Amino acid sequence: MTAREFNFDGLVGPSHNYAGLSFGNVASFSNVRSASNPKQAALQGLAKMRALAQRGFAQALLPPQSRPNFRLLRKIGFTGTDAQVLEKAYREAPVILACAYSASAMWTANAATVSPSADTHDSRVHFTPANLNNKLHRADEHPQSERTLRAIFKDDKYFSVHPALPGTPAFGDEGAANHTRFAATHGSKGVEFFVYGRVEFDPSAPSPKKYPARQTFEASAAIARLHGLDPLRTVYASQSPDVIDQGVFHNDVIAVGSANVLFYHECAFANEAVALADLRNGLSTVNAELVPVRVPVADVTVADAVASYLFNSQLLLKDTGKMALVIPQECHENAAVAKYLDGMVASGGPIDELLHFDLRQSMRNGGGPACLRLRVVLTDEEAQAMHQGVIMTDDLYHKLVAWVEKHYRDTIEPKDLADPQLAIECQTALDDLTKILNLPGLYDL
Ligand SMILES: N=C(N)NCCC[C@H](NC(=O)CCC(=O)O)C(=O)O
Repeated sequence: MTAREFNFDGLVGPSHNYAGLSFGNVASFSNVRSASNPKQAALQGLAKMRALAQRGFAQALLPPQSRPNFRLLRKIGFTGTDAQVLEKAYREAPVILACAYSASAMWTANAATVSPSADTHDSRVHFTPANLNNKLHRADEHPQSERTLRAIFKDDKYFSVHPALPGTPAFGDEGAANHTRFAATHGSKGVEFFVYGRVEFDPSAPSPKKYPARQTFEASAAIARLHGLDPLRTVYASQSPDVIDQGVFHNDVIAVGSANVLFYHECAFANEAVALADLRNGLSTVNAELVPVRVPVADVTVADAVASYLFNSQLLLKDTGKMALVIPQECHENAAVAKYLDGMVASGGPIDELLHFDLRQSMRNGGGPACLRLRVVLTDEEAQAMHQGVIMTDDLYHKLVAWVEKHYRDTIEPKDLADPQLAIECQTALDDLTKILNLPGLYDL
């Protein structure tokens, strides 16, 4: 079966700001309370989407979520008109107000875990929105993620959208940031690889000491069950707790895979040899062979990987059979990483091209190219069956640039979150967006 991998990038929302909300995510903490530029953030993301679409890669987008999250603010006791709710929240609980305003749904790798139809028991594409329950500002994304996915992937002949897992620490789920699919080609049967940071019901299992492990084994196993994955083609690996404590808050900060290639740092997994052997075994059942590209600590330290986001890159399979690596420009600014990449591209290995983008606005919150996209492998028939209004074209790109120019601010500082006008601007923008994307009723406003 032929299939293509669509990248659904998150369209950055109009309230993008730096609130330091993600303990364990070094960039988020170091840029706390600095001024953001939502307009630039959205345009940077759109430029990446357009460039990749122009290169012939299948590119689509997921719309931002409605902010501020008045439902959250009212649920915790802020009452009155919208303006009064904002004013009281700013005075009494500014950090919670920032949570209600976070544009974090832009990192769509955390929107859901997706299993292509070639892997599932009923040959439909399965989606489970991530509950993201480790962080207040993200824990309420899943109802809208589910609604959005249902709006785009409506036809239940082809698609199955599950509700998020129970929102409790035992089922901490961060979506595709901890999930990778390997296969000989996108359309063939594959191996789904789940990397978890801790095991809720096994206190002897490795877990970090300083920063939280956001993904549990129990959550990964539940998703494999829900999606009806074949146990012979499902592999679990424990993330190294030491790297979590060095700022690797998701596995996609230290490893990325696509088709049969795994590009990873030697310190990524608690037991590298077992993880690779299990992947090889799984792939042997579908006559595919793993091609690992292992980056040794002698070339790139974990600190350099975290600072440059080398592994938070996209591996895109080209018609030539080789891969392009989509990296943030920070990789060129880090001497060790730049040197490594030059050598890698020249080595004759599976990755023969680098595509770099300026995603600085997102990077300052710890979101690189891979965070900004959710991969959905679709056959031609499935691609036809999904909502077409979110597919990136030149026409849509120009419409969205004009929309951003019209509705987005150039700056948001912490004090701006108290401004009731900002809330109105955000809502007006999204209302307009539903028309551009032809998704009426997308938001439960
Ligand atoms: N690795 C992947 N797939 N995603 C990156 C998500 C970054 C996000 N940052 C934030 O949520 C920062 C928000 C703030 O501090 O304002 C997070 O930590 O969940």
